[in-house]
Amino acid sequence: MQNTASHGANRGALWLPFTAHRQFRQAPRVLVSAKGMYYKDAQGQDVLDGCAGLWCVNAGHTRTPIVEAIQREAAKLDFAPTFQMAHPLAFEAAGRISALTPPGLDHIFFCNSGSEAADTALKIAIAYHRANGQAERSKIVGRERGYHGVGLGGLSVGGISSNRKQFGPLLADAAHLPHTYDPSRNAFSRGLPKHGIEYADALEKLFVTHDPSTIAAVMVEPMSGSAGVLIPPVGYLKRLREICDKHGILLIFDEVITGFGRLGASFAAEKYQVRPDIMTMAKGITNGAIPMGAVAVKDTIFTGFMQGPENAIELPHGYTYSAHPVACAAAIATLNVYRDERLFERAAALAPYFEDAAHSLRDAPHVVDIRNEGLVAGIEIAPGDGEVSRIYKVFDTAFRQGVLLRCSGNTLSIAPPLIIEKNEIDRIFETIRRILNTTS
Ligand SMILES: Cc1ncc(COP(=O)(O)O)c(CNc2cccc(C(=O)O)c2)c1O
Repeated sequence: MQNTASHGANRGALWLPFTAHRQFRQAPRVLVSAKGMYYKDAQGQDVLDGCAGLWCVNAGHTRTPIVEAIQREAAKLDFAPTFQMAHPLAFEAAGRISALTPPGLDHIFFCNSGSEAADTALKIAIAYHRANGQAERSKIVGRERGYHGVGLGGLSVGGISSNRKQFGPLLADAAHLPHTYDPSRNAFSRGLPKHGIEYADALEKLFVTHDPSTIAAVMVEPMSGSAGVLIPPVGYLKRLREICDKHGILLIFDEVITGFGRLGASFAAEKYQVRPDIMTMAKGITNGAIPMGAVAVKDTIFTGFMQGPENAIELPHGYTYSAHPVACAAAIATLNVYRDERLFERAAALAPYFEDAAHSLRDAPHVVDIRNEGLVAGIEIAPGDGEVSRIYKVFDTAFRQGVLLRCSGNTLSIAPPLIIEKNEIDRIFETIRRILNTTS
């Protein structure tokens, strides 16, 4: 018998990502509309968006310039292939994005998600070395607790065991750096932790097993979001850059979360003044309104492919929807909103207030660590021993009380749209404190 509850749909047909379906079906969380900082759920309740949807709605929901740009392009050019051809907005979007990426990362390859961006970056890195006489460079180095999406490439380089265990051997040629989380020395750090540069030096230690001449690239998130807001220690990214330069290894920054103002700058690469060779992005690129990902590559990498017969396809890779016209329209309109409302600068200016609000929870029950950078905070909660995890109870209760958070592992992640007001920041952290006070 089909379940035709509200919405008239057979709810049993939908298979959701990263979801405990039997738990979800007991008390579904359904969002039906959104505007600015708020969702509206199926019960008509306003829900303050404390995590920009999924780290992606940086300009706030259903912003008119973005909605209208999507409507216009969908009515003008609904789809155009970009295999051996293009359309005007593809050029314009690439140009606008390359103007935001670090100098020299001038070539933009479009895809449809952060996972596709990760796999694209990995393939470009390996193929680049092969095209330039170093085919032996096939290994990729990732980091423990790293998240680079769910493609077999990104999953192999990622370091979250619960995401990998069900999927067999994955790519063999991946090694991992240690993660940088060090609560014994860095608990309750504000901004970049002071201790931990030796976690970058660990790359040299990997060379005992993996000769550097066999390594194509190191891929890291400048800040780990999905694994629970792990902030890079002071000097860590710069040290990775130095070691990669010394050994001819490409450095890939996965900026799917850190891009487009999240840390109070265009990208982490700009904020920390460390320039990767390849950079992935997604999420905030279109304010979450249309799926899109992109990979920015250094000019020498792009030109490294431009060899051989003129009529040869230099990189046999790409997606049906690469540089989709409507996604490009959304991206251009989104970058206009970021620029015209100076949202990156706004995030930087608001970060100290946000930091104080996050660290005000230091004395709340069950809080064992607080981490923050830009407009991101991670509140680490002691696990508890009930069948339903404490963190899930906090997440679900907050939703029922009209605040949307993210939880991963034992961390509550807060990463609101960059248009958030101070009173809304206060409401998020006051809600968390109130719930922790009454959660066993
Ligand atoms: C650094 C990074 N790289 C790649 C991806 C994959 O992007 P797609 O999902 O678009 O394929 C991500 C995605 N990050 C992500 C996605 C969904 C949920 C959460 C969470 O923290 O709960 C995080 C990410 O954070």
